[in-house]
This record gives sequence, structure tokens and C-alpha cells, in this order.
Amino acid sequence: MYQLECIECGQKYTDSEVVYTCKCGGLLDVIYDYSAIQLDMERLRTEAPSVWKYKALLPVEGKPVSIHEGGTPLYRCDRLAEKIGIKELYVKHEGLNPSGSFKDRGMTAGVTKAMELGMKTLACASTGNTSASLSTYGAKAGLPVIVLLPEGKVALGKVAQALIHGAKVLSIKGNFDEAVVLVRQLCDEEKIYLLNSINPYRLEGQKTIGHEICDQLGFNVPDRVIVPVGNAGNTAAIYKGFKEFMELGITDSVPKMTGIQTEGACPVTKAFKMGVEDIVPEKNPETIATAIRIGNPVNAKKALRAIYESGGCSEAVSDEELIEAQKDLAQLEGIGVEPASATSIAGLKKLIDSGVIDHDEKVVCVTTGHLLKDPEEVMNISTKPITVDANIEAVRKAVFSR
Ligand SMILES: Cc1ncc(COP(=O)(O)O)c(C=O)c1O
Repeated sequence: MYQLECIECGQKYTDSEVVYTCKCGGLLDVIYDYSAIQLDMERLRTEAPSVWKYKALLPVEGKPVSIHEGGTPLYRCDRLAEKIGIKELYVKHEGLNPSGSFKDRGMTAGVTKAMELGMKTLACASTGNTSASLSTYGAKAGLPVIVLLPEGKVALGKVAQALIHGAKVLSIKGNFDEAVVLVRQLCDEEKIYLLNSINPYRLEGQKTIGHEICDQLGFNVPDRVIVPVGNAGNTAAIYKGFKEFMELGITDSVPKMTGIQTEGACPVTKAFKMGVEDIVPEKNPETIATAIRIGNPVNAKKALRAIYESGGCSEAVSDEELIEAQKDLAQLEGIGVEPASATSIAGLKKLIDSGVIDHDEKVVCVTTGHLLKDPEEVMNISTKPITVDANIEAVRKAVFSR
């Protein structure tokens, strides 16, 4: 019912092959015979959203390696909408997945596939969240995990997660893009299963964000979905989720996919502004949003195709703009997100101010990771706690001081 197909040359591969990219170097996509897929419409209408609610659209047969991923809230954010100047704004908070990021959707699918393929060891390079998630799902599956992290550039909460779930953590003296090259070679030569988002099964799990947004809006499609972009897998994956629902006749449109990067790491935005599909890799990406500190995103072509095809766009925001958005989200809506996640809000504001996004649009911003992933950043940008003596006079004085 499904197979892998190269997005460049159309070469096909069966689902029993361990393959991540085509012989020609192109990215692979999982393709389905949608006419053969029977969706249980009653289940679709009544069951609460979760990744495995949409199992008929996922390329795995057996029992999933699952700890209840997906089913994240879609918050309507009226106070933030008013401040930004838009009528209808929703935030899909992916930070409320089991390990605190959207990566769990990809890992439940990818690790289940690894079990089906009989793989014995799992690995990834990561800016943090992929490693936290893979370590979590490797533990659940009982498979050893190796993670390669760029030394000194991973938020504390994410390293802590990889360590406590028992992964072997290597701190590479290089950046994320260099770690990707190394882990791909390691996996090819040592028969270890690679679970970066170059692995097409990861993106199949992540496409359920698109399914869920439709589902939570009563099977309606928003005008626009805004996504932080790092390695660029999620943008393409979410778009695929929307396209599938349209293919199956559940909906009749797709949202404008809008990808946000930071000014210090924005090869996808630059390619979009030049109107091309091929990025020019950046050698020294730098941003406070370490999760998307990526100069050579492997899925850039898939993401740019999703953006062009849907009539969306890409924009880059400064670190200052994303910090302001992170605070707004926390203080106006009670939603705590890590820096990379706040780029979707900062990007929305920038695109409204520049007139690209209309005030009347119905917009969903995806926030990809939880606030507590990066407590150090929060302490750096916040005013510090006030130390007072343990008596009521001192407390009262501090409470009423300016
Ligand atoms: C919190 C967060 N947001 C966004 C991204 C970027 O996602 P993608 O690589 O799919 O573009 C990542 C990737 O690590 C992430 O951890």
C-alpha cells in the first residue's frame, strides 16, 4: 500500500529496504495508494486526536512503540492576537508531547519502523530535541541509542533527557551540520538505524500535526500555518498531512505554509527570497535558538516545495524579536515555549507589520518545544528573583517596592 519514492528522479524503493536517500542523492518520500486506504470516518469524527488515531495513513503494520504522542492542544490566543493585530490566532503547542517536543511524533513512527526492520541500534545527530526524543523512544523499545551533539550548543534540559534515558552521548567538537555528516557515515558503515529527519518515516509521524490541526478545527483548514524551520522537515511534513486530508476528500484546501528562521541561520529564507529551490549552506550559523542553529538543512528542498506549492512564504527574525515573542506568549497566554518555537510568533508579527499577512487571516502558529527545555536562556533574559529576609516587613517592602 506504500513505498518510498525519490522526489528528484522518481526511483522507487520497497519498505523492507534500509535506505534514507536515493542513489541519485535525492530525498525520499513515502507514497501511498490513497484509493486503497479505508478511513474509519466514525473514529475520525469521535476519537480524540493522537498520532495513532491516523494509523491508516502511517507506514507501519505492527504494534507502535508509543507513550501517547500527539493530541497536543490547539489554543485560541485572543490576547496575543489583539497585541499582534490579527483576528483569529491559534497556537498548536507541540511542547506538550511526552519528551516536550514535536519530535516524538516522528520517533514513535521511526522507532516502530526500526523494530519492523530488525535494527539493533539507533542513532542521530541533534541540536537537542531529536536526541531527547530518540533516547526516550529507544528506552521504550529496549534498543541502545547513540547521539551526536554539537559541543556547548545544546540546551541543558535536552542533554539531561538524553542522559537519563540511557543514551550514549557524544559531544562533537563541531556544529550540528558536521555532526550530521558523521552520524550518516557511522550508520551506513555500522548498520545502525539513522533517525534524523532525513529518514522519511520520521516525517510520516510528524505529518499528523497537519491532520490534528484540521481535526481540532472541526475538519476545517486555516488560511496559514507558521512553523519554525531548522533542518526543515516539519514544514514539509505538516503540509503533507493537510494534502492527504484533501486527497481523501475530508477537506478541500491547504494552508499557506510559512517557514520562519533566525537572521543568523536562514538558508531557507534566503532561497525563498531568491525564488529558488536550492539553498546555499551557511558555514557558521549563530542564534540563541540553538534548536534551529542549522546552516545546511537536509530537508530544505522538501520544505521550499511545500512553501511554493501552498502559496506561503519564508521570513527570518532576529534573536531580539523571538525573545519578545517568547515573553508575549508566556505572559499573555500562559504558553511556555523554548526560543526556537517562538520564531513562529515573531515571524507572524513581522509578516503582519510588513503587510504580507492580512489581519483577517485565520492563522495557526506551531510552537515546537517546551519552555523547560532551555532554562538557562530564560534566566538570561529575565529579571532575577529578589532575595529578602524571612520576615513579613521585608516581604511587604519588596512586594510594594517599585
Ligand atoms: C524546538 C524545535 N523547533 C524547530 C525545530 C526545527 O524543525 P525542523 O528541523 O523540522 O525544521 C527543531 C529541530 O530540532 C526543534 O527542536
